[in-house]
Amino acid sequence: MTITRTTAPDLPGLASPGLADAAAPGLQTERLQLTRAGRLVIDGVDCTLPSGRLGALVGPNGAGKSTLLHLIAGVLSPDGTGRQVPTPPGTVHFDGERLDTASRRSRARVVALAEQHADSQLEISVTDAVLLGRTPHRSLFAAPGGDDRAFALRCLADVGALDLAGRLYRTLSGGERQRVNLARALAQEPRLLLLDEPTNHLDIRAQLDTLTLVSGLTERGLTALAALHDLNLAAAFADHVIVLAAGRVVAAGPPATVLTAELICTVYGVDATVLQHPRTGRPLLAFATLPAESGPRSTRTEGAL
Ligand SMILES: Nc1ncnc2c1ncn2[C@@H]1O[C@H](COP(=O)(O)OP(=O)(O)OP(=O)(O)O)[C@@H](O)[C@H]1O
Repeated sequence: MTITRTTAPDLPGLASPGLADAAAPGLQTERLQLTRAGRLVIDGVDCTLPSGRLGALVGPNGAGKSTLLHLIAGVLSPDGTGRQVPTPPGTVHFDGERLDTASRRSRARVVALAEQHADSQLEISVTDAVLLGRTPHRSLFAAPGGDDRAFALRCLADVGALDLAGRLYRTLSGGERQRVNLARALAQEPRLLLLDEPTNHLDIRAQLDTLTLVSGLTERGLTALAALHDLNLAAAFADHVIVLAAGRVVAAGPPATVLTAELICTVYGVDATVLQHPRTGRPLLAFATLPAESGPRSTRTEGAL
C-alpha cells in the first residue's frame, strides 16, 4: 500500500492557499520544564515555530523530543502527572492563545498529536479510531454523525489508508497504524499538528509521501512540528529545525544554518559531511562514525552511510 495522495488534502479547518496569516506568531514555548524520576528531562525549553511552517524536532535518543511534544499537546502537564497545576513551570502559546492553561476540549480544537505508540489493543475498527479525532468538534455525549464519518474516511483517504477502514485497529502493522494515527490527528482539524516520529515503520515511499502530505498542509496554513530521527528527511522537508539535547534547545533555525557538521559532531558524536542536494539545494548529509577515542559514545562500529 502506498500513500497515493501527495498533494495537500482539502481539510475544512485550513485556510485556502495563500491565505495563511504570515504575521501569526505560531508556536511559542517559554521556560518549559519537566522533572521525571528526580531528573530534569525538559530543562527550560524556549522554542518558536512560525505559523504555517513545518518544523523538525531532532536530537539523540532520550533528548526529550517525545516528552516535549506531549507537554506542548497538554497530554502531560508540566508536573508530569497529567493534571493541570496552578503555576506550571513554563507556558505554551499558539498564535497568541495560551494552551497550557486552556481546557482539554478547547486545546484539542487547536492542537493534535499523532503518536508513534498509540493504544495498540483497542477493539475498535480503524474508522472508529479515526472518529475519535472528531470528539472535540461534537457536543458532549453526541454520537458521531454521517458528516463525521465522511470526514474520517476522507482523512483515511488522504493518508492512503482507506482500504484499512473496516479493519480492527489492533490487527494493523506498525506502518499501517502510523498512517491511521495521522488520519486520527487530521480528523481533529488541528491548527497545530504534532507528530512523534511519523516516518517510523514506513517504507521509503511512504516516508516521503507522509512528509509531502504534511508539507502540503503547512502551505495551506497548518503549523506542524515533527520529531524526526532521520536528519536527511529533516533537511529535505523542514522549514525550521529545532535541535534538542539533554532536554535543552541547543540550536534552531533553517536546515542549512542548523544542520552543520560541527553541530552534528557535537550533538551526536558523528562525523558528517554536509553536501548540497543537486536538485533542491537543501543540505544532504553523509555520515561516518568517529574514531573510537574522539566521540562521546562508547559503542562504535567502523563504516559510513
Ligand atoms: N515515565 C518516565 N519516568 C522516568 N523517566 C522517563 C519517563 N519517560 C521518559 N523518561 C526519560 O525522559 C527522557 C526523555 O525521554 P523522551 O522519550 O522524551 O526522549 P526522546 O528524545 O523522545 O527519545 P527517543 O529518540 O529515544 O524516542 C529520557 O531520559 C527518558 O528515559
